[in-house]
Amino acid sequence: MPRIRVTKRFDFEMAHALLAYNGVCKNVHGHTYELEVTLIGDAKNEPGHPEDGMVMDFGQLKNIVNTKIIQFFDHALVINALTPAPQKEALALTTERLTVLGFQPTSENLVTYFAGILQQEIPSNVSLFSLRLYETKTSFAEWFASDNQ
Ligand SMILES: Nc1nc2c(c(=O)[nH]1)N=C([C@H](O)[C@H](O)COP(=O)(O)OP(=O)(O)OP(=O)(O)O)CN2
Repeated sequence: MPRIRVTKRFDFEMAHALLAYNGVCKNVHGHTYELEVTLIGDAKNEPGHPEDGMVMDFGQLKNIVNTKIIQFFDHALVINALTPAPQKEALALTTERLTVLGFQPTSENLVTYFAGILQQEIPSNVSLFSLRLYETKTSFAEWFASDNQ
């Protein structure tokens, strides 16, 4: 049975600020993030089964990623928990979707965080192979299961 990788791409709008960064990215600014989720597994070989020929139904993968990641991060402002309290409070006054994370919201840290979430949610008959998170058209971070065992 051949091992097959399947990938689904998502996008979401998110603002962030890099605390103490030496450049313009210390300011609150937004990106259209693109997240590519790649699974690996065996395609089901059960003629007549609704998922015959599939590693995982793309619709099922979409549902997991949308409910566990996208709905929380789309149109959110994400900041580092170490942001000084007065600044956090000011942002909270004007931002309904303010997400405070215990790390600097770089592409590297976000893709690692998303991998941790998805590893808990992907059914055991398939595996999370990799994630690629584009922050801009020219910048992305990747997470591979094989690099993190
Ligand atoms: N290793 C990382 N470096 C930077 C990150 C990051 O997450 N990881 N993030 C930023 C900023 O958020 C910035 O918005 C993105 O950086 P950059 O690719 O330099 O953005 P540009 O708009 O300048 O991209 P160009 O395509 O080069 O115009 C900074 N660094």
